[in-house]
Amino acid sequence: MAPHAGSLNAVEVRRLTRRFGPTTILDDVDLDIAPGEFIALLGKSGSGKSTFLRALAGLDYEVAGTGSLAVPDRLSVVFQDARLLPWRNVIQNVTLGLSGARQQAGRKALAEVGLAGRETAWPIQLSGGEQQRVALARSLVREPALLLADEPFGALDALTRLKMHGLLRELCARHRPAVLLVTHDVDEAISLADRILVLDRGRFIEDLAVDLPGRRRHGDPRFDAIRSQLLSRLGVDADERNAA
Ligand SMILES: Nc1ncnc2c1ncn2[C@@H]1O[C@H](COP(=O)(O)OP(=O)(O)OP(=O)(O)O)[C@@H](O)[C@H]1O
Repeated sequence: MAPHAGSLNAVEVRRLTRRFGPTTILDDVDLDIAPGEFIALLGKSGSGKSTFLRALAGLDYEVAGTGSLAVPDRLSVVFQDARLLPWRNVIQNVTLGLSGARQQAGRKALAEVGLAGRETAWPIQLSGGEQQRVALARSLVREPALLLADEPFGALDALTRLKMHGLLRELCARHRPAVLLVTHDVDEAISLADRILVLDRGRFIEDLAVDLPGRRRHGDPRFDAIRSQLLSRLGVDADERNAA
């Protein structure tokens, strides 16, 4: 597995393969992600989205040697659950492992996610959405060149999820990390991403640029056309698409 070697891309994946026993989950996959590019990864349940993200995150040693994978050293990962340390307060969670000089950056990151003043709260005192904000602050404070997010809003209610979309959009516009967002939610993908991939039977079967300036919403014919195309690629038939 080569470290990132000064390429123009933030991520370069070549011929990556992952098998679990006899089953091939990733089959000779290639992908480039440009700096600052926001990619959403869709796919049916079990299609291998998390497996792909884990490989990029360096959490899967078994993929080593199956291809090449170049990712930036500065990468952060956000999961569906915030994974905060319950015995550390909010600011300690955000700045864990950082030098004293970066403590101030932790406060700034907390302010950016709307949690100024909550530094000394304990994780248990926060709502799920607030905990996820802390997880985002913990990622941001490390100034990642690549943010990997695995269903980060999957456990949140619809309203909180919409607010988190706005927040993530703002943070990405300001910090410009490359992003790979794994999601089940087609609307979330279209709302946030520059490019949407669909993973199916080990391959990317769709690679769609989302060129929708301004606010992205249902009812805009271009939004609805992309949605319909993606749902079709995900195996949702026309009747179900109209009902969705
Ligand atoms: N450690 C493992 N050992 C064996 N099989 C695994 C392992 N990890 C994942 N798998 C299998 O690989 C397939 C892909 O799993 P993965 O979690 O990547 O899918 P996913 O697309 O993220 O699914 P979901 O959307 O349901 O989260 C699944 O069939 C899963 O059971």
